[in-house]
Amino acid sequence: MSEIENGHGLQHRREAITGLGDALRLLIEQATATEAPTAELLRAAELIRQAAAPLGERVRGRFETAAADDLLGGVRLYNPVTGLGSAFAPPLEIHREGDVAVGTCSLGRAFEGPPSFAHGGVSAMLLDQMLGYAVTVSGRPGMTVQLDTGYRQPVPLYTPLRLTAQVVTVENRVVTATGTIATVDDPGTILVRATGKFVALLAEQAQRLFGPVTGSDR
Ligand SMILES: CCCCCCCC(=O)SCCNC(=O)CCNC(=O)[C@H](O)C(C)(C)COP(=O)(O)OP(=O)(O)OC[C@H]1O[C@@H](n2cnc3c(N)ncnc32)[C@H](O)[C@@H]1OP(=O)(O)O
Repeated sequence: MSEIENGHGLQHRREAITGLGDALRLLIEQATATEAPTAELLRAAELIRQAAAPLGERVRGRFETAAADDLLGGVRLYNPVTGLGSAFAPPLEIHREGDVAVGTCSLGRAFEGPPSFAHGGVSAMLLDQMLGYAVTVSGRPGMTVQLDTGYRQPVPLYTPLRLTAQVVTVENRVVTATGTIATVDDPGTILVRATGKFVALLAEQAQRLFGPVTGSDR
């Protein structure tokens, strides 16, 4: 039996993945914000290479999902926006409040675009995830085919953010959703707005794109 073929092992591995994700996010924040002496940078690079080596001894291929993930159950530990195991994710936490998806996160130095504010592409990424979540929980999951973002005011770093998203229209296979980014302290002042269109895949499209991942092509 593999390490995680029982419920306890799976839970333990997910906690370990989250712990590693926390450590990596701390590393990225410190490494981006640091003004430590150059010798410290060189020493850290060597230590990090040493830590990374054993992780690379067993890795999954492009079409293999992580053993600790549950694709159909929506568990994606390495999602680059919400994944607790992702070094890259803020991570964004999303929950439902009635028909509205509400997200919270705070962005560190690694997400900087204009000095002291978030990169515009990061805001678009957060909103794509928010809209995708709202579309999925509405019962009509699909892929983003269009995402329009309007930047009203810059998004501050190191500030608790409040994001929202909801489905506004459904036309055949196309679901349209809108979303916003504001701060937790001033939720009425919208910093960024987005409108996205999501298309539900036909069986043939799903098979073509994801057959190698789900194993339905075997
Ligand atoms: C909780 C999970 C959150 C996840 C959030 C993250 C979501 C993502 O980021 S997904 C990744 C980014 N998106 C992609 O990579 C998608 C790339 N696009 C594609 O692969 C294809 O466009 C695909 C398969 C989705 C649809 O195939 P395509 O041949 O374009 O469309 P088709 O099936 O002919 O048309 C379906 C409908 O969509 C419409 N449509 C297609 N593209 C667009 C578009 N850009 N704008 C508006 N409508 C469009 C068509 O007009 C048609 O409408 P109708 O049914 O009313 O006639």
